[in-house]
Amino acid sequence: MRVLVLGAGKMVEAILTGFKASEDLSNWMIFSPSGISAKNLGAKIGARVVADLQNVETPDWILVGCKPQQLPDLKNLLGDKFKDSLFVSILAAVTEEEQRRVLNAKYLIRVMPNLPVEHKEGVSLLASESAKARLGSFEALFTKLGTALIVSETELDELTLLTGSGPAFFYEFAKNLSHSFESMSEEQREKLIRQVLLGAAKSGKMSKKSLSEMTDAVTSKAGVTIAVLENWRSNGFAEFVKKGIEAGKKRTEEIKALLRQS
Ligand SMILES: NC(=O)C1=CN([C@@H]2O[C@H](COP(=O)(O)OP(=O)(O)OC[C@H]3O[C@@H](n4cnc5c(N)ncnc54)[C@H](OP(=O)(O)O)[C@@H]3O)[C@@H](O)[C@H]2O)C=CC1
Ligand SMILES: O=C(O)[C@@H]1CCC=N1
Repeated sequence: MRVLVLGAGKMVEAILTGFKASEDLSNWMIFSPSGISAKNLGAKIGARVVADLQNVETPDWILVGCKPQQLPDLKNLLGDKFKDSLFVSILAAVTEEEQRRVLNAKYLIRVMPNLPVEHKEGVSLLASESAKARLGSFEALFTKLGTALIVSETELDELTLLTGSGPAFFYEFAKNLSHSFESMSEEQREKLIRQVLLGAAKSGKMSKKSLSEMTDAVTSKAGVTIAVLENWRSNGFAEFVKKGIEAGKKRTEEIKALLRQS
């Protein structure tokens, strides 16, 4: 399989590292404008690095891994060279229609992965209208990196903040939790909370209980845990979380509008 990878940032690195164990990446070609990130990633996962897109032979499909704001620059680099190819784009916030318009691409699948794909514990949401017939094979490919699910584009767009951004919210919460204590060093507490995060994640995956039931199982009547939870709940924790998500949704709309003007 010949795949052209455009961009070699954090998310692309996680995907390619995840694929390394199961796929032959020797025919994958990586491009980045600086050339530096592509060179480093190519060396790490054993893929070829390309410096000039115009000399690249037509690939089976193209992975688009730049940021939404970088899409117009990417179009300038591509020209019309790959207009009949299948693009598989991990960009957040930009619709399939808009990406096809900017890239002048016939076929495009949107995939919303998350960073744990690196360890095959990711969640990848997939959506496409222009390449519906090929969605199944890409769902199977991304299933090798964890859970993969075909959804509507509206669902992919809204749930980006749940599954794509989700890991950051748990890290941020864990950091603040750890910072609320004084015993041991900050480093030692961070080590402990990482294990708590892993244990909670594992029980979350294995248990048949709902998340509320799992929370209840930790709390003893009139005990210490419920004292913390009641404080957070009465101080509007649920509303606080929702408000943050609303800010993310607003930013999604801003990015969409920015690209429409390009
Ligand atoms: N980070 C995450 O957890 C997730 C990110 N995403 C999506 O992944 C995409 C990349 O995000 P992330 O990896 O965090 O970002 P990074 O900033 O780490 O990576 C961006 C990459 O794009 C490259 N790039 C810049 N301009 C162009 C261009 N014109 N053509 C081709 N490549 C270009 C950069 O190259 P150079 O190194 O040379 O500067 C860099 O390698 C975004 O669209 C984001 O929405 C989706 C899900 C989760
Ligand atoms: O923050 C972002 O825009 C991307 C999308 C999901 C995770 N990171």
